[in-house]
Amino acid sequence: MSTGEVPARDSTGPTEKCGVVGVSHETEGAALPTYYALYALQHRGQESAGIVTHDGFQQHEHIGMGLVGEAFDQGDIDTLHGQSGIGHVRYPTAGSVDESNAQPFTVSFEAGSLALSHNGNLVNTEALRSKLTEQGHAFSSDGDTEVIAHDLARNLLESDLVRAVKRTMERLHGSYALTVMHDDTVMGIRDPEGNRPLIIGELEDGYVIASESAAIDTLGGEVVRDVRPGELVVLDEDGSGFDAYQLQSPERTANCFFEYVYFARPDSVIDGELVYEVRRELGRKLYEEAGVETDVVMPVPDSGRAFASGYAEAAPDVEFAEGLMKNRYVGRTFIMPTQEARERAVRLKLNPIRSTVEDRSVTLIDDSIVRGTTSRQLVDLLREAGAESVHVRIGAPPITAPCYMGIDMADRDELIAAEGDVGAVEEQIGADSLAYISPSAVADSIGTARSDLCMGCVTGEYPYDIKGEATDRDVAAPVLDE
Ligand SMILES: O=P(O)(O)OC[C@H]1O[C@H](OP(=O)(O)OP(=O)(O)O)[C@H](O)[C@@H]1O
Ligand SMILES: NC(=O)CC[C@H](N)C(=O)O
Ligand SMILES: [Mg+2]
Repeated sequence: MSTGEVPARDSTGPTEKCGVVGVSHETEGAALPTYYALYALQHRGQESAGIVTHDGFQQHEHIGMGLVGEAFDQGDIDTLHGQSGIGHVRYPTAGSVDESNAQPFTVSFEAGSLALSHNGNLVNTEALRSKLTEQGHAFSSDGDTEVIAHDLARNLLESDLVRAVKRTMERLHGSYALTVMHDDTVMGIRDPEGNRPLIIGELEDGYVIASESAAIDTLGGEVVRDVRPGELVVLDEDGSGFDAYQLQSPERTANCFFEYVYFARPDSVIDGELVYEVRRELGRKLYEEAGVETDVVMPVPDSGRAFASGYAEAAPDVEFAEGLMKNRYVGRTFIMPTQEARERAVRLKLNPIRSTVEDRSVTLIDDSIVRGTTSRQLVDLLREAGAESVHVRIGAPPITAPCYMGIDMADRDELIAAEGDVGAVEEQIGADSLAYISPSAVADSIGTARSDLCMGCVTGEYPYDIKGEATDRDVAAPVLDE
């Protein structure tokens, strides 16, 4: 793909978030804390899980397909020696859904060994790949992450760590939150737009860098701070501290609003905002903007819960009921790799409690409608369970455009609201009424100016020209000068 084209999409897979982790421990092996941190980030990727550690002499790696609990057993953890480590849970945003793109990626080269975990999506992957191929690099995957790993390895041959990372960051266009391990040095790198979350935590005898603060909580650690947009954070090998380098300083950020709406855990804090409270505020605003007279308000579990509690709090004299039960053994449906899997999972996942809906008007609250997989089936289910009427209220604006920044919602033709016609969506899902929250209410609930959020999937305007050229933002265009 040349930089002139829209990034090729893996048509079978939604592109998704991933979860990244890095640990430097003073006294114990890094493998177990990394494993537990990945467990806390399972909701960010269900396709594969991997850990690479370094014992001061060599790398040790274990990567498997499926959930964290499926990919690892105690024997696997026991082979992962060393007090430095990084980990990854994956949803594919670029490249196939198989072992070849499972992470962390590892590269061995004259300047040592490198392992890299990536959350995000580049928009100039192929331009970078062809440059590196001309320079003699060979790739084992069709994804974007391996290209980042090779570019960094190349720069490490010619520069010290900080300069090598700076050089690579100047060549990357798109979204990336990375944990990287060069020999036994663990670091975190956040793209200059701060598109994906990345946060630092202090452990009893070490430090951790992870996609979300919930992973730090799980390790019993204390949140230190977010990795700043454009920043490199290098953990001390002995786990005693870290150094930070501001390598790029754009004037504005492009924090992904959908992290606050859907992807992140409600108990995570992103750039100082507790996701749970943002969602409750979105629910309150949703009532203010689009409240409807009804007998009972109910969430679509899991991610709709906080929205519904905020909505019900703002709505006078309405009953709040957990009228839909979620099968606890079914994961996230939206981020499954095929539409057939998603449809089946929604049927398996959610079941109405008849007594809460029979002969009653129901308001169903969800965080988002993307393909309509969930809401299409739920409206029918509620009617079959005897609901007199079903009103749907959504805590995100209509998703009308794909995402190229690491959360490709779907190719445009799969997006149920692509034409932006709410009435048409209302008819397709069979609701008595459908309303979404406004983009300005989203920015107000997150507490960030709209110009500092990426809402590309709502507006079709992205922080980068998706051809990989710099837009009016002051982030330097990729330096592909060889
Ligand atoms: O319109 P769609 O294409 O169905 O996508 C939107 C739905 O998918 C997500 O739920 P998911 O089941 O992924 O996860 P959850 O359990 O966190 O709600 C999201 O919370 C919506 O319910
Ligand atoms: N969802 C992500 O952030 C995935 C990272 C990377 N683009 C991949 O496809 O593996
Ligand atoms: Mg959901």
